[in-house]
Amino acid sequence: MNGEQWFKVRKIATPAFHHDKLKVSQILYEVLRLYSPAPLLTRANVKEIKLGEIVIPPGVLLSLPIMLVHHDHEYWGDDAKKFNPDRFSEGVSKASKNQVSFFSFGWGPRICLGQNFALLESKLALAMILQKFTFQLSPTYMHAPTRGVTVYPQHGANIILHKI
Ligand code: HEM
Repeated sequence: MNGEQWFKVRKIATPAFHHDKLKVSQILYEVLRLYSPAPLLTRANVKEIKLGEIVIPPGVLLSLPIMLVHHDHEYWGDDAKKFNPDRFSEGVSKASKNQVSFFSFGWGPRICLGQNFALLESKLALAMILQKFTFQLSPTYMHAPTRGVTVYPQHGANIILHKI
């Protein structure tokens, strides 16, 4: 890509880069909520903790089911299964009820180091595609999210690109 082409890409992509509350960010968060690439996290408990009535001794491996929490009506409301990017209009911390329940990138001191990079890269890729193409879902697409190491569409994500 030459300098002029980069200038064009940057001009289109720039607004998408700088604001957490932009629609494109909300869309990416909602996709990550519904189809979190990492469906669960594990943690090893180092010292005894009490969670409600349950006492967890040190050395226990805890499984934190991201996918289940992300689809839980108790945290996300009646439309928990629906694609609704607007729920992120006030940012991640206000998207769910009562407490932060979005953790596609993990949480705490070991939170994903590449989080900002991944979001930025997605926006840049999208901006570059939208410059040259419109696209639509192919009629051959079958909605079948499944999991290997990460969550992925079992039969691929078939889309039809139209050159602008
Ligand atoms: C959509 C894309 C991505 C998702 C959903 C994702 C998700 C995660 C999750 C769930 C963890 C574990 C966090 C925890 O234990 O609390 C993690 C860790 C990590 N991720 Fe990502 N990740 C993504 C992209 C990336 C990229 C692009 C990079 C690097 C360029 C990256 C680098 C890392 C590293 C280095 C860690 C380990 C951090 C640590 O243990 O201190 N990730 N990621």
